[in-house]
Amino acid sequence: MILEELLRPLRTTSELTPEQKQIQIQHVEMDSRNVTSGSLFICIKGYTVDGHDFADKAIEQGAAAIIAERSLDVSVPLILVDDAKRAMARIASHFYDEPTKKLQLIGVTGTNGKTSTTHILDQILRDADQKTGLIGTMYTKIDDQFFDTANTTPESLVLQQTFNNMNQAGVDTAVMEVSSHALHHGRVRGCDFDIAVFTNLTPDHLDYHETMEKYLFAKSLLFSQLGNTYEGKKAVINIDDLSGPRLAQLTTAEIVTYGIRKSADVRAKDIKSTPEGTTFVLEAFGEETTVSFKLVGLFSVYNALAAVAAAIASGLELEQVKESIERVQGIAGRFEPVQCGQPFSVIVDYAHTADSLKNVLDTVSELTNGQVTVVVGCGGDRDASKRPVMAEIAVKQADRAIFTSDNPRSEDPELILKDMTSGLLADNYETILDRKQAIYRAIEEAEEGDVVLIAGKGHETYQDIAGVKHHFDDKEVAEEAIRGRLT
Ligand SMILES: CC(=O)N[C@H]1[C@@H](OP(=O)(O)OP(=O)(O)OC[C@H]2O[C@@H](n3ccc(=O)[nH]c3=O)[C@H](O)[C@@H]2O)O[C@H](CO)[C@@H](O)[C@@H]1O[C@H](C)C(=O)N[C@@H](C)C(=O)N[C@H](CCC(=O)O)C(=O)O
Ligand SMILES: Nc1ncnc2c1ncn2[C@@H]1O[C@H](COP(=O)(O)OP(=O)(O)OP(=O)(O)O)[C@@H](O)[C@H]1O
Ligand SMILES: N[C@H](CCC[C@H](N)C(=O)O)C(=O)O
Ligand SMILES: [Mg+2]
Repeated sequence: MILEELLRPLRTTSELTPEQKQIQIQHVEMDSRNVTSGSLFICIKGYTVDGHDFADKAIEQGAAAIIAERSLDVSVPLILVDDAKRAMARIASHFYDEPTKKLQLIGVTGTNGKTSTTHILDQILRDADQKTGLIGTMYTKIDDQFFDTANTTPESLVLQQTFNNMNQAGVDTAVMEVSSHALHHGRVRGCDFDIAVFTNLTPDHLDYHETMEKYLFAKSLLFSQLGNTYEGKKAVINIDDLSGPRLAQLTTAEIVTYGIRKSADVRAKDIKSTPEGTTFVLEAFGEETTVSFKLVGLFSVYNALAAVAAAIASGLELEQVKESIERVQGIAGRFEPVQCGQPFSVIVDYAHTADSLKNVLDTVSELTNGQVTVVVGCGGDRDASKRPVMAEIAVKQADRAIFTSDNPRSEDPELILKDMTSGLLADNYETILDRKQAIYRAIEEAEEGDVVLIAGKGHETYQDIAGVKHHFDDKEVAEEAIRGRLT
C-alpha cells in the first residue's frame, strides 16, 4: 500500500511531497527489532522505554517512514500525530483492510469471568457450525490452531493482524476478551464490534485506573463506542451488577439484559448446585428450558448467562444454545479439580481479585462439610489495595489459609505477604513463601472430605520472579503432592 493511502484514516498536518506519498509500505511495525525494508515504524512511548529512541535503529533496518508524537531528526518521511497508539489502531485496521468488518466480532469486558464467558460462547458458536476465533488471557485460537499471546487484549497491530489471519481462515465469529487496559490505551480502536458483553465490575487494577469511577469509565468505552441499534449493534449486560444499568445508559445499541436476581431478558431460576454441576431453569425472551450445566458456582451460572445472551443476540435459538451449554466442560484453571484418587478435593482456580476469591470460597463451602484450606498469594506490580482484602476474605471464609507467593514480578514477595497479613486479627493462617511448599503443606494435612483450594494462578505455567519466568504449574505441583502422599 502506498504511504498516502495508508495514512488516509489519520487526521495529520504533516506534509508529504508527491514522491513521499508514493512510497510503498510493506509492513507496519511498532518494535524496531521487527522492522525490515519497506516498514512503517510507529514510535510508541511505553512504560519501560520510549519507541522514539529507536527511530534511528528502525531506519538502519530499512524503515521507509516514521510515525511519531514529536519531531525527530530523521532521513525518512516523518508523520506527526497526537497519539501514536490511537493512530496505530486506525492504520493497522486500514492496512489489513478492515478485517473486523468481515466477521462477527463479540467483545467481552468486566473484572471477572471474561475468559470463562468467551470459552463458553466459543463452544456454543462452534456447535452451531461456525468457524470461530478467540482472543484472550490464555491464548489466541483460530479454528483449532492455538497461538501464544502476551496480553489478554493484544496491542492493535497484533490484533488487526490476527483478525486478518482469521479472515483468511474463513472465521465467521471472533470472540475476544477486552481488558480495561486495552480500552484505556485504545488497543481496540479500529475494531468493529457487533456485540459487547459486560460481566461485572469489582475492585481490581486500581494501581492503574486509580478510582473505581475511572475503571468503570475505561470499561464503558466498549459500550459508548459500540454504535447503534440501526447498525445492528447489541449490548449484553449483567443487570444484577451495580454498574450494569449505568453501562446500559451509555450505549445506543440494542440492550439485552441477563441476570438472576432481577427481571432480565435472559435469566436463570431455580438454581440447584451439586458437586457435579448446576441445574437451572433458563428463561430467554419468554421461552423456558431446563439446563444441566457441568460447571459449579453461581458465578459460573452468570458466565453461562452472558454467553447464552450473546449467542441469542447473535441470532441463535434457545434450544440449540441449551444443548451446547450442557456440553461445556470445565475451563483450564477455573475451578478445576485435581483428581488422583485422593479422598479429599483439590481445586485449582484463577481467583486473583477479592470478589472472585469470595465467590469461589462461597461455592466451596456450599459443596462441602469438610474443612477448607485456601492457598493463595497476590501478584507483584499489581494493585496492592487488593492484598489485605483478599487475605481477610481467605481467613474469614476458609477454615485455614496458607498465604504464599504468586507472581512477585519486580517486588519483594516477603513484602507482598506483609501487605496481605499485617492487618489480620485472625490466627487461622500461616505464611509459607515457597508456593510449592505451601501447596504440599495443604495437601499433606488434608483429611477425608476436606477441600484444598489453590487460588490465583489457575492455568499459568510459570512463576514470574524478578522478571524471570520459572516453570510453575499449580495443577502439576498438586498432582505431585497428592501422589507423594498416596504412595
Ligand atoms: C503497562 C502495559 O500495558 N504495558 C504494555 C506495553 O509495554 P511497555 O509500555 O512496557 O512497552 P515498552 O517496552 O516500554 O516499549 C515501548 C515501545 O518501544 C518499542 N521498542 C522497545 C525496545 C526496542 O528495542 N525497540 C522498540 O521499538 C516497543 O515495541 C514499544 O512499541 O506494551 C507492550 C506491547 O504491547 C505490552 O505487552 C505491555 O503489557 C504488559 C506485558 C502488561 O503487563 N500489561 C498489563 C498491565 C495489561 O495490559 N493487562 C491487561 C489485562 C488486565 C486484566 O484485565 O486482567 C491485558 O490486556 O493484558
Ligand atoms: N462471573 C464471575 N464473577 C465473579 N468471579 C468469577 C466469575 N467468573 C469467574 N470468576 C472467578 O474469577 C476467576 C477468573 O475467571 P476468568 O479467567 O474467567 O476471568 P477474567 O475476567 O478473564 O480474568 P482476567 O482479567 O485475569 O483475564 C475464576 O477462576 C473464578 O475464581
Ligand atoms: N490479568 C491479571 C492476571 C493476574 C494473575 C495473578 N496470578 C497475578 O500475577 O497477579 C493481571 O495481569 O493482573
Ligand atoms: Mg481473562
